[in-house]
Amino acid sequence: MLTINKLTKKFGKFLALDNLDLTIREQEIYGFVGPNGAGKTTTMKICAGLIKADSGEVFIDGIDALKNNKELKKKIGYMPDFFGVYDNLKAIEYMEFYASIYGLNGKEAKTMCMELLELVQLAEHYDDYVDSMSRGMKQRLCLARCLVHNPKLLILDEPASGLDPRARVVMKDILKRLSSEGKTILISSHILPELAQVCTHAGIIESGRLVMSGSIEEITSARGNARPIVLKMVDNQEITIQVIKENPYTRKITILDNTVTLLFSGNEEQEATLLSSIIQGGGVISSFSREESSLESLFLQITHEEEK
Ligand SMILES: Nc1ncnc2c1ncn2[C@@H]1O[C@H](COP(=O)(O)OP(=O)(O)OP(=O)(O)O)[C@@H](O)[C@H]1O
Repeated sequence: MLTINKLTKKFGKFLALDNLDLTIREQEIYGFVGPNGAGKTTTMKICAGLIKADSGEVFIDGIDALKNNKELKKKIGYMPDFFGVYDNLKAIEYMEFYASIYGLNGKEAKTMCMELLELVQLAEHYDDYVDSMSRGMKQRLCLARCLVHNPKLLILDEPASGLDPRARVVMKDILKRLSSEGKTILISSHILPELAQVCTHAGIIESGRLVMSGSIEEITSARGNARPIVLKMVDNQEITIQVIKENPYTRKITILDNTVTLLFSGNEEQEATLLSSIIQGGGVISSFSREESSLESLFLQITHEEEK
């Protein structure tokens, strides 16, 4: 459904996309994962025909997307990371406005708009003003608007960002339904565990290159030993971090509040030695365990995020 070959894009001297290759087949929900500035939005904007590539090819449902902007627009629905909605409109008016842009008017258009509102779980809010809606509802309305011309490929830039957990679950259910109804979905996010739950496939992008791609199972099993140790610090955090950093088997350490995620190449015995040296050093921790293999642990291992 989507094939990207050797896509390259520079902003001035900065190489944002570096010969990026990517393939997504029909009905896949493909998670596009990468650290800030990796090139996700740039890739999506090129695929949506919003910015030009320097070189490379993009084929969408058989169309040469970089050469047929008009045809491309029929094939895709694009939801940007920052979206605008017209506050002084009601939900149904907003939908009908977008339908009219695609030449759809009258009773038929209204029925279709109501069906889309139903799909994004906003049917009972059809008469609500957009500015009275929550962020999650506005985001779903924006998704519904991307569907008015019945595109085959949805390109969604960070659709879960800024949503509370409940709103994310609703969004996830909607994406699964869209996929089961035949849509192919490319979705970017930083929220890795969420992506793993909803996506059938994923690709990890770093510095404008795809460093890994495949089904979620393939990706997580490809690096079985990528399981990090997760430990929670209660007191003397600096000592704990110092001991971990000095251990020869420490590969990478990420710290978020009082939780340390640690890529550790040692075996169980070396793990036990690390634990006892933390405690002997005076570090106070409340848990220390190997995480299940996950997309997130893999991401930590293969991207080069700054150590915190
Ligand atoms: N119009 C622009 N002019 C100059 N540099 C740009 C422009 N757009 C993007 N960049 C740079 O290109 C790189 C890739 O940006 P991009 O927005 O594609 O990354 P991203 O993976 O979507 O990141 P994020 O998750 O933070 O949105 C970044 O370093 C960014 O600063």
